[in-house]
Amino acid sequence: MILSEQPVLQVNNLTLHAGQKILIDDLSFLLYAGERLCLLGASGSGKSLTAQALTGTLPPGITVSGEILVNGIDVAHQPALQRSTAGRVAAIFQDSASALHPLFTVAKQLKWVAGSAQQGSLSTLLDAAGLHGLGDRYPGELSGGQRQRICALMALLSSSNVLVADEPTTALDVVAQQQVTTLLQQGKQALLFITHDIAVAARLCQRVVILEQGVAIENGSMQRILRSPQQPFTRTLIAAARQNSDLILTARQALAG
Ligand SMILES: Nc1ncnc2c1ncn2[C@@H]1O[C@H](COP(=O)(O)OP(=O)(O)OP(=O)(O)O)[C@@H](O)[C@H]1O
Repeated sequence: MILSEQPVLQVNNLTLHAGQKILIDDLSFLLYAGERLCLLGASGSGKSLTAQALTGTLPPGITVSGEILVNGIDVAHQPALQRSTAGRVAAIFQDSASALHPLFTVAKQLKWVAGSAQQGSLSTLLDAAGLHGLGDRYPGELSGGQRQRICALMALLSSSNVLVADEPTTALDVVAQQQVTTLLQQGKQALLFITHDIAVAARLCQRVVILEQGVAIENGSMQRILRSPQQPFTRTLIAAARQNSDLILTARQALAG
């Protein structure tokens, strides 16, 4: 993998408070063009708050300190709508239904984000994403997995060079999960993939930051973390994922036998 010298996303000492309570504590990481980085943590560790800070969608009442540099522009205190084009971050969330307008067709919504450059080839794009013939459908006429792939496609078509995906596969069955991660793998943007699922992360990401109760406790290449995790929490995550895949293997063997 060849990485550019300047990170497209640089998070420096990001701290989020609600009143006196520290929710994210001094979080720092870099994301380079061409890279897929995972932010991995258990429920309540602060993954969604981090995604909201990066995308400029934090709820009221959260105080921010530190820097979030997107293409060198500090957007830590800029809500999404106040950001310049270079400071924008594309996003895909777990709840895709709310991201799509219910009264417009898929093709129309894809055209909004794709701009004129892509308009001729929308049906090709839909075909490549395994969504053949769905352009004329309304969001309510799609399955959850199809909606999530449309959202992934929209995020990948946006002009931003940074994409934050917050638990985009959590609500999906394994086939739909695979379809969404395959799409994300094909994207040109640098990807911050946020999940609690180390098995999905290991398939998609080259590097990982482990978040525990708002603190980054460990980071490094995915291979290194899987091979020799340093922190007890990371070891627990990996052991649980291994146990899961052992269970699947045992079930398969039982079925085959
Ligand atoms: N608006 C808020 N005000 C105060 N505390 C909040 C707010 N939003 C989230 N929190 C708290 O911050 C912590 C982190 O929440 P967050 O939603 O980021 O966790 P998460 O890792 O995304 O969890 P999950 O995987 O369950 O979605 C939790 O303890 C949560 O209760």
